[in-house]
Amino acid sequence: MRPDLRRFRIKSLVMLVFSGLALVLWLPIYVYINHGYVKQLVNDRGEAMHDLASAVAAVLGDNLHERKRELSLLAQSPYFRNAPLGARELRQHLERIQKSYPHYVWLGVVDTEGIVRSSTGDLLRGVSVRHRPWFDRGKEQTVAGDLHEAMLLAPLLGIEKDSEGAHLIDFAAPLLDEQGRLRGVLGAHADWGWATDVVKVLYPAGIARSQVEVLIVNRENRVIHPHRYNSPLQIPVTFPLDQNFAVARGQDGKDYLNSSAEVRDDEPGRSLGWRVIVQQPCERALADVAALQRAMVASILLTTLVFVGLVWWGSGRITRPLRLLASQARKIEQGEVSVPPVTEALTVEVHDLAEALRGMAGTLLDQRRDLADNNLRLERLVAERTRALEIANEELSQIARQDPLTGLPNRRAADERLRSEFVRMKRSLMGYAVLMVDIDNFKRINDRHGHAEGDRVLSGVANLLAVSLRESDFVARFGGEEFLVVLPDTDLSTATCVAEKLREAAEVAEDPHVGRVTMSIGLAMASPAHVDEREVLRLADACLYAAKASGRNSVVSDSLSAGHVGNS
Ligand SMILES: Nc1nc2c(ncn2[C@@H]2O[C@H](COP(=O)(O)OP(=O)(O)OP(=O)(O)O)[C@@H](O)[C@H]2O)c(=O)[nH]1
Repeated sequence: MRPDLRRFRIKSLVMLVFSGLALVLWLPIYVYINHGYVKQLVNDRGEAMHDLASAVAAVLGDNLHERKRELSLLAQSPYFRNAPLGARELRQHLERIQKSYPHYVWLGVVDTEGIVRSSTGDLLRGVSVRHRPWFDRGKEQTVAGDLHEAMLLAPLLGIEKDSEGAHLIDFAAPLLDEQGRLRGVLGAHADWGWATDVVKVLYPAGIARSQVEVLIVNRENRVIHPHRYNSPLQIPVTFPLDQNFAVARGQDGKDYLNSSAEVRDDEPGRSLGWRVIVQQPCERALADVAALQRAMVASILLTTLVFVGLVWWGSGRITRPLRLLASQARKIEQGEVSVPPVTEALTVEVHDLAEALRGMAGTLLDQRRDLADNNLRLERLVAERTRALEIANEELSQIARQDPLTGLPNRRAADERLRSEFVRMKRSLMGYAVLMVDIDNFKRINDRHGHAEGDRVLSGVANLLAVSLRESDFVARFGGEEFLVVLPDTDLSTATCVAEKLREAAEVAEDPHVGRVTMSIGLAMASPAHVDEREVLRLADACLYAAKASGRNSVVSDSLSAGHVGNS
């Protein structure tokens, strides 16, 4: 399944990839150094410890050999060959030798029966040492004996029990006469401070600081140096065949680096079997290794941190223009028109993208501008067209309300005016007059002079009515040869006067072709008592009828309005 990368920012992805890369690069280097170089360091440290163990073992061996050689030479000197075993000179000689080597605590000559005949400080003189191993072995050859407690000498020498001096090492050599026969045994006891001196010479100071411990163990693997005599070895170690050192866990739970070397005493038949063991806690011995590992981890972390920081900064620089581009696109989307171009640290690809977006935005903005212009033009056009339509409507409305022959308002306009006048009166309570005007015997005119003449007469009457009335009055052709006049805010007497004036005007106006044309007029006054405008109109019509009936060329008023009927 492909991961949905839309949830990640480029910066985070780049960081993830490069962190992974750093890990992949560092891991093998770390493993190589840790398993190769570190192994070498451990090896070097182990070998160095083995060198120390070997050096201590060699010096111990040499020293043993030196003591044995010293004793052997002494035994072969003329004094010891010839002088009586209890002679004073022998004792003095022994004491001189003791002074020459301070670790000799006792030197003595023993006869073949094991009785001490001469000794330093006359100590143990006359005492039998027949059962001591050194006496037995010393009869045969020059020997060095194992470490043992100073059983007999300690109280004589005033040595504290369990102190370093309370443990002695024996040396013995056979005393032979000129014929090579055994006269006795020359014995010597050296205190165990001797071993401490040897170790100190090779590893004087810093033992405590570096926690390196040099031990000497005997054949039974018991520690005989330093001064914890006869204690078992705390860290028993077996060494691999191919190396001189090993790591073993001590009883304290810590790991120790160990090395050992055998002390060679070149004694035929019975070697002492001593070993020098050097031990150091691993945490101390391998401190360099731990430091190297810490340095490696620190440098890996540091370089990774710097690397990741650089990647973070770099990817931020690369993606910033993209974020700016996105924000600009959003601004353009929201309608902003003047968005400054992105110029910041553009790579080729981002530059191309910026150019493409700029081009697209330009096109969009142009289109939007064109659209706005077109809209404006369209709105203007619609307004113009609407205006033209309104004018046309007005014209149409006017045409619809105008009589084409006379140019006066027609029946429809007259009805509207009557309606509005009635409504206005209801509100203002000011009455108005309605005149129904009809040309007398018009049919005869048509019949005698033709329809065209009739039309001309109609136009003439219309004109006469229009010019005779006030501008605030209303005149319309109501149908055929019939006209309607509305006189607003007019009382009955005024209205009657106006009607009479109209009638007279027609009467006196002699037409050159048709002669005299008269009119009959019916007059009704509108009052709030009327139901509607039609009622007023019916009254005016009735009056007109009455005027016709009375002989024409007359004005008849509604009797209810005024009770006046007049004619000329
Ligand atoms: N020339 C012309 N004649 C019209 C027009 N409208 C109506 N007329 C005629 O007017 C005449 C009216 O005749 P009538 O209704 O009998 O009325 P009259 O002859 O005027 O008689 P009285 O009204 O009773 O005086 C008819 O002959 C119609 O044809 C028009 O627009 N032009």
